[in-house]
Amino acid sequence: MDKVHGYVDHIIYQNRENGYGVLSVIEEEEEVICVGFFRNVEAGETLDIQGNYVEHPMYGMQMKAESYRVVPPDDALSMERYLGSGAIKGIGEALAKRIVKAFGKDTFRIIEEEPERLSEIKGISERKASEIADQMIEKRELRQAFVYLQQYGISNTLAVKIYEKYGSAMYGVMKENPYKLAEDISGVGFKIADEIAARLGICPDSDYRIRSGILYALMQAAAEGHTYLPGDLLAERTAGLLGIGKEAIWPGINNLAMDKKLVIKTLKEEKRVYAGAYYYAELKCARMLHDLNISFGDGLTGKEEKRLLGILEQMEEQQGILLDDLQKKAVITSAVNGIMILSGGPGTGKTTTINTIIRLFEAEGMDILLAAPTGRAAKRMTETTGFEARTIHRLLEINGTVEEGRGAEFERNEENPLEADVIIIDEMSMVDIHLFKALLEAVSVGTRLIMVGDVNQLPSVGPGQVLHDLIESDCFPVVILQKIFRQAQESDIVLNAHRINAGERISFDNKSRDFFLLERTEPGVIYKHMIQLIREKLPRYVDADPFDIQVLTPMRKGSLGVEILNGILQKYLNPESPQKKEYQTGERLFREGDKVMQIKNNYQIAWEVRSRYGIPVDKGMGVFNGDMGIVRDISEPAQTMTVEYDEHRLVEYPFSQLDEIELAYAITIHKAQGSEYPAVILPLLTGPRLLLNRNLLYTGVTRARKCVTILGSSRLVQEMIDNARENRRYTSLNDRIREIQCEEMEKD
Ligand SMILES: Nc1ncnc2c1ncn2[C@@H]1O[C@H](COP(=O)(O)OP(=O)(O)OP(=O)(O)O)[C@@H](O)[C@H]1O
Repeated sequence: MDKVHGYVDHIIYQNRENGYGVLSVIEEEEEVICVGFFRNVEAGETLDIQGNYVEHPMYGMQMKAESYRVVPPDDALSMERYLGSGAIKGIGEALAKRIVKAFGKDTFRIIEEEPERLSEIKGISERKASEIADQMIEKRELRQAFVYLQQYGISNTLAVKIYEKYGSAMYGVMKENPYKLAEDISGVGFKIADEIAARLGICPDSDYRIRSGILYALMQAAAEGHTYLPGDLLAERTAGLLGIGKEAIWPGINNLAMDKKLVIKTLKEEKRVYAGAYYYAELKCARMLHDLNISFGDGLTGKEEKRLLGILEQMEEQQGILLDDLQKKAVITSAVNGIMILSGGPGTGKTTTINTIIRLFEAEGMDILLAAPTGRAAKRMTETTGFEARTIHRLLEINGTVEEGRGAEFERNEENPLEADVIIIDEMSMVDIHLFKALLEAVSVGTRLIMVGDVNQLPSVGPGQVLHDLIESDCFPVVILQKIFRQAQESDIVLNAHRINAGERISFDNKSRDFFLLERTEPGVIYKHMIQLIREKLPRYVDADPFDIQVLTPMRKGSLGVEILNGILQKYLNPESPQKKEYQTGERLFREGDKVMQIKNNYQIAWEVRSRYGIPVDKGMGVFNGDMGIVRDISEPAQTMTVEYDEHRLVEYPFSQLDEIELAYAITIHKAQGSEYPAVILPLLTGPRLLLNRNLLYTGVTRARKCVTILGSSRLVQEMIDNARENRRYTSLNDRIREIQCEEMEKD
């Protein structure tokens, strides 16, 4: 084994994901190139490296490091370099030289043990001397913490968080109750904590482990959309997770409730267990809704109604349509109430109703704001209403300083509410409980809140089923439009969507002009048709670009899941070419020209729009979950990939951030919520029964504006229609709303 002892002159390359790096190390004034996995190594530090010299065919002799240790610098030059490298705030190169000149080999000992002596040097006050000492000590302790945590497989990023949270108390926490990490630190989950605990020999049925397991099971439940779990189900799930008996769990649940980490609420003899944040989110939403739910004027009975009906008649005449009774009711209800909910299937006239509402309020001189949960839904709302609609995040003025793990913060809130007479939100089925709470906080009493959506769509990805619960509470004015205005001969998509929803059969005689099923049983044959449809047939048929034809599939895995389909579609729709640069990260390959999607909200990423000459003409922040774009440039030297989103917004992703993007030739039906495409292809052949339900088929079909093509099995389609068992969501916004209503009625 060979050894190198020297200081890091500079880092030639470092992969931030796995720590692999190439360092230029100076040993006795000679440069040695060292390659290997180096974590948390900075320029200027001194290393003891063990490994073997190897001859690289291109780069020559290199040290291949097997292991390394960061050690205090021991000669004057490396001390000087370390202190002057910028690692210690307040010391630059010149000052570093003066310090080392004064103290020589004793420099580091003096800084840590007798820092007051630093003030003997010109330019260092006593205060600065103690600040320097603090930094040195902290760096040393942090390094020790890294080494300690590394043995449990904890990455440096997490190690920093752990150290920042507990400082030197960290060792005690780790030994006594590593599960505390899972409660306190975002990024440390139950799994990591449990692994540490096992290595430390903590007993499988210890209280700590049970508590942590319960919280973890609730977190998993939230990821499935639940805001609570029935206590027995929670106990069952936790017991399964921990591999211990169910009876040991309830004491843990009660214990956590006493510590206010959980809330237990009994309703009709069922004990429901909530993570505190979800309970209070639902409760607060219910209270705010109650406050907003006021009537204006004399409500729907008197002169005001007559006056509004008069205006409506004039509008109908101007626009040349006659609203049906339910549409009229919706318009007038929205004018005289603080809250109104409008629902209905496709083609039942929701957009027409919103447009009339907007015109009416405009005529009354009111300020109107429009928003929807996703960028695409907002864009669609802008197009159909002719008024600017924003994402709810933008409406609420998302604050750039989002702290990790705490969700978004908004400039618009209780202290600084939105200034508007009317706020209309479309695609409400996609709004989860967190976003709903943020929205309500920014609406002041007296502003009308109109919420529009199709309650039969899939519920939000995040926890809650807000629209469903609002309607079910039966405490607010709701209008559900029934009549299908779009003519049957005009659209089988609409007709079939309503049939699916009603659990009726749909016919596939392929006489339709916009709804097709190609009965195929082989995935290979399905791929072939899919490519043909996207490349040749559908763009012509629906007058769109191949980019706008969207494959929607129920699953991520399997031969017709997102992952495999994207690989195949990329190969055929955007094939390899010398003109197109590529970047491979892990299993994933991106190529210039690829269709991609952002898969999480990122409020801090910058975008810009450039003129024809490349000059930035507009810029802003934020790319949202579900936004679709095209890879325009991949730059290996800059380690970046540039994606162009709607309205020519260009976003530059560092390679290390590419986990926020996925290929999007095929996406899941869940991800397509709130979006519409000219043509949709649905591969439906097999899959888990729980997932393949009516709701999912309905949502998939209603994403298409002009054409739906199902590739696969008509039997499976029928099974999905028959499978009305939605995955039940445990949510209770409806109960909280009703409780508050009852309390208020008792007061009166
Ligand atoms: N009262 C009406 N009389 C005649 N036609 C109407 C009426 N209301 C809506 N329509 C027409 O029916 C079609 C569908 O209406 P609209 O787009 O408002 O429905 P929607 O519920 O928003 O549909 P989708 O969810 O599919 O967008 C449109 O062509 C619209 O012009």
